[in-house]
Amino acid sequence: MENQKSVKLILEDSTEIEGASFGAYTSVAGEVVFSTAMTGYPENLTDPSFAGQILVLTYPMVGNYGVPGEELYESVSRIFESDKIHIAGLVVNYYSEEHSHWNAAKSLGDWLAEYNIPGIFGVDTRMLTKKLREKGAMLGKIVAAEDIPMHDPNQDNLVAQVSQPGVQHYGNGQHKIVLVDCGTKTNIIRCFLERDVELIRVPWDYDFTQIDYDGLFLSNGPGDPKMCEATIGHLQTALQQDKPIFGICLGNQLMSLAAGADTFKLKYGHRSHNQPVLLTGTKRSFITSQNHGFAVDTATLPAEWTMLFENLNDGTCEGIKHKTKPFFSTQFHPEAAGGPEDTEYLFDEFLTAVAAYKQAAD
Ligand SMILES: NC(=O)CC[C@H](N)C(=O)O
Repeated sequence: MENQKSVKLILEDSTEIEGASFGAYTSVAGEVVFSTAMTGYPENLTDPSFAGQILVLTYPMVGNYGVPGEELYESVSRIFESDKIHIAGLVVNYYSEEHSHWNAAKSLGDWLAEYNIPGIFGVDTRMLTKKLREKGAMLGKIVAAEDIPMHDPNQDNLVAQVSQPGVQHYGNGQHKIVLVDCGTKTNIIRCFLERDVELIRVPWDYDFTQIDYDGLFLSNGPGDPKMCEATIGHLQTALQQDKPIFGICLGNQLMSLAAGADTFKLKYGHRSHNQPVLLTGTKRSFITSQNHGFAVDTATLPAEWTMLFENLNDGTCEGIKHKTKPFFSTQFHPEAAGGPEDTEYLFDEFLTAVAAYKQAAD
């Protein structure tokens, strides 16, 4: 790590922070967001929901457990959340090129370089996070040799960029579930494959209403949910029927928009593994894994819908459900990866609803 080239992190409020380069020595612009998760960079960096974002990690030492080699589970990755790094850039305090872990195959810097993603270290990421909490998420850029203009990724249809083309089939269980891939995390696929499911993965704009499925699943994904007009349109058709629907994160926002509610951009988002949520109507709370910058405006939920979970930090909507039909979704990540797995039971609740629907339809 000697003779590191210096690079700058520049924010839209003119903050300039000098640091050292790791990963690719290249310039990149995006939205600067922070995560307070203490572990899980292999999962975070490959989560397609981070597309277009420069990720700041508050945990002070990053890289010390390296990056695992690839391994398959059925036909998907057992380790990573997609097949590439999706963040635009990485900002850390202390970067450890040296690493030690039983399944480490390479350093974090080498892995970033493979995907041409720049990293900057030597940054006081806690000070930076305080600034982002005060002023809100900001545009920013990591500048190496060449200066580049700022770019707002939320103006792009990022879902169209990360959704995989073509229809893919996984598993041969008894419940036929359509997974609308808006940038799905692999652990959602793993969670389904551990259960009795045949999964049909379709692109974000695919007309899934033509498929004779038993249940519909809406994935997580990057950017502003209002960009996904095609998905929202197909979903409105699905909401006219009674087949169970489950959504996660972007999926929760799309379900809300299709139902007629509104979404808005949070000041600085929720990105961590310790977000407390309350199951509405109970005193049960769960610690959840989260990664989102937008949220559903609870006040705009139509009369047939109700809030399913509420964030105990800021009171925002963490999920919705239909009052009579088997439709529900969460803003947090029941599949975790990384983070606590306490809410994975929601996959079972969805499949129980699917089984009940099929029995009633027989
Ligand atoms: N993880 C996600 O699905 C994120 C959803 C959306 N892009 C947001 O930031 O709110």
